[in-house]
Amino acid sequence: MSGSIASSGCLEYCMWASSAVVRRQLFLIRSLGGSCCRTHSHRMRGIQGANAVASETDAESIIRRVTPALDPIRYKGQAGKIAVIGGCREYTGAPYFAAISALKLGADLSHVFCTKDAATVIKSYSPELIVHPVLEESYSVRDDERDSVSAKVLAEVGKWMERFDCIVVGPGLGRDPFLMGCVSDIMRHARQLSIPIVIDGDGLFLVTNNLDLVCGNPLAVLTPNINEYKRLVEKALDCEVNDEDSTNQLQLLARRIDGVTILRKGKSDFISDGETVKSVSTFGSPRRCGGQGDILSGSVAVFISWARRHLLSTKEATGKSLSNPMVLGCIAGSALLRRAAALAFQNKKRATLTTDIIEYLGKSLEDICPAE
Ligand SMILES: NC(=O)C1=CN([C@@H]2O[C@H](COP(=O)(O)OP(=O)(O)OC[C@H]3O[C@@H](n4cnc5c(N)ncnc54)[C@H](O)[C@@H]3O)[C@@H](O)[C@H]2O)[C@@H](O)CC1
Ligand SMILES: Nc1ncnc2c1ncn2[C@@H]1O[C@H](COP(=O)(O)OP(=O)(O)OP(=O)(O)O)[C@@H](O)[C@H]1O
Ligand SMILES: [Mg+2]
Repeated sequence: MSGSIASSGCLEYCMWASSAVVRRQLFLIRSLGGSCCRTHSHRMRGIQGANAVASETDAESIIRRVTPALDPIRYKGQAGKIAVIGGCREYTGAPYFAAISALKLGADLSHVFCTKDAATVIKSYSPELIVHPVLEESYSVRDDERDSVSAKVLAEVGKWMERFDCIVVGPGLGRDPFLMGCVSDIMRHARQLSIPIVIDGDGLFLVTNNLDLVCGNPLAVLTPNINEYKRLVEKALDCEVNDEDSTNQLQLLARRIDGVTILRKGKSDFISDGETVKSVSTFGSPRRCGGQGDILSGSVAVFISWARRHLLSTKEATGKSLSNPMVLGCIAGSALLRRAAALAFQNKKRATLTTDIIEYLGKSLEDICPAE
């Protein structure tokens, strides 16, 4: 399946740069070329439309637009319930960073679903997080109990799922094959329930090898870093990253994965849902300490929840990119992280760490959108 996605993706990319006659011939060849998860209309757009220019957006006005007022009539949960699926023996920082960032931004509840080894450690970082030690890695599961254990894992996570406004899959998840299987089931379940899903870190490793998990899901956001983006392009478009033509390639990648939103992290962050490409280039921090992507994934999850609620209440959703809550969430999350990173760096310089940046999330939001 993903093989056919990849080969037709590469064809599309070549077509963009070639003459009309060649474009037509390649289109005919590709039309005969078997299945992928895209519809005909998407294919047509893919051929004709890959001529994108990234536009810088007024991220602060988006943040102001979607951030809910602190209204006394609201009750717990209305400002967002987020879950992070991640945390294993090796990584306990990443899920913590993502989950605590969601709370520091203003979400009401933040859950972490992780392995047993990781749970006590993550709980000890913060009593604010609700930590579920439900994931299992291969080493702790006998061959004859794999099916029953994976059904149990899905049931444990599934009973909470409907409560969440957005889930983040991948920070510190690890790449254990049994765990990856369970997380695939969790992702399918979230999709059935139409719950938005932000995929980062090892979640991207999983998705890159199983594009069908997200293909055609407009509620999925992928947040690749430089390595993760390279693997995604190689797999889905069957070619190398082209930095000369990065905007078109990103748009094509989003179309190839059929409706997902991609936030490509780097010196500037670029965001595409296949319709348009937006950029966030405000200066952040020159420190590249690990964990900043985890802050981003937790922040994007909160802003997606807020943007969906805002668009629903104002009936602004029109399908255009700046009314796509996934795109709005990415722009807002990226801009806010960068602002917090800049403030932390002003203060801590070379000693700036991820925990310092998290401490500035609240001030960064307050500067843009005061609580009172
Ligand atoms: N404090 C923490 O607990 C942190 C944990 N993190 C977690 O660390 C995990 C890895 O994230 P990274 O951003 O380092 O991932 P990357 O894919 O950027 O890099 C991981 C390492 O694997 C190597 N690698 C590249 N391609 C590979 C492949 N195909 N197979 C295996 N290894 C490959 C890279 O060279 C690099 O050394 C994720 O779960 C992430 O969430 C990070 O978020 C940083 C902070
Ligand atoms: N060269 C850069 N200059 C400025 N900001 C950057 C640069 N690279 C990344 N960033 C910012 O840092 C954030 C995290 O990106 P990064 O590439 O470090 O993610 P990551 O590798 O997934 O992080 P993590 O260590 O959490 O896994 C991005 O949102 C981006 O805004
Ligand atoms: Mg990362």
